[in-house]
Amino acid sequence: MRADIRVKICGLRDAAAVQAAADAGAAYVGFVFFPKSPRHVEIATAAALAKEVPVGVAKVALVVNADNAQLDAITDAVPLDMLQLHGSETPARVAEVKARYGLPVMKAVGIATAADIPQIDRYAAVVDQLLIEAKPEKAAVLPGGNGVPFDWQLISGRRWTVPWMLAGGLTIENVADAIRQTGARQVDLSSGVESSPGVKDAGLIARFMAAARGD
Ligand SMILES: O=C(O)c1ccccc1N[C@@H]1O[C@H](COP(=O)(O)O)[C@@H](O)[C@H]1O
Repeated sequence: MRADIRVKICGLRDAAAVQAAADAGAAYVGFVFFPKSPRHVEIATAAALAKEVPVGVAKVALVVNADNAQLDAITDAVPLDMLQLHGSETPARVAEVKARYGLPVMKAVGIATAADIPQIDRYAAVVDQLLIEAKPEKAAVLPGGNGVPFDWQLISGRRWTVPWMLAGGLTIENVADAIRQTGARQVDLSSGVESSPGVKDAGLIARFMAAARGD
């Protein structure tokens, strides 16, 4: 049993999906602000959805290389608990965003080979949380949410100075193995609980939570 595992369900676009994630026991829900993604939500939609999120479930805004104007618009309208930076933001930009908005910041770091591992330490110095996820292919349209895992052995036994989440291609079938190999205490996923791109499935969310906890 892994009853204390914390799960983030990302890319929620409607009230039913928010309810399903909360009912299943998600610790975080994510709203994607990236128009190229099938999970993109308009700011007004996210603002309405955020009001449906029960107290105790953290609301996370995912952005990709957002400028201050986009972040101002999001943070003015949507009650948030965390910002997730999922582009090529530098450590300096991460620190700037953290200072400007006064919200905890989680930075996604893409991993494909051992050469990518030192990047994690660079960001650990400036973030509140790390999101360690699969590095997208060069031709990928999305910098995340591609449903592709990385070689978990690359981070097996490693620890960082801040809390971290594992992401990238997690599914009902592989999450227990991913947790066992990496020692992750938090996991994040998007496509693994969808019936089609951008459409969350309540049954898959519940089954994923059970698989993550080892019920
Ligand atoms: O979900 C998206 O559409 C998305 C778009 C742009 C950047 C990141 C995105 N999602 C994040 O990627 C990870 C992994 O997703 P998946 O489980 O492999 O589909 C996910 O946890 C989101 O935080």
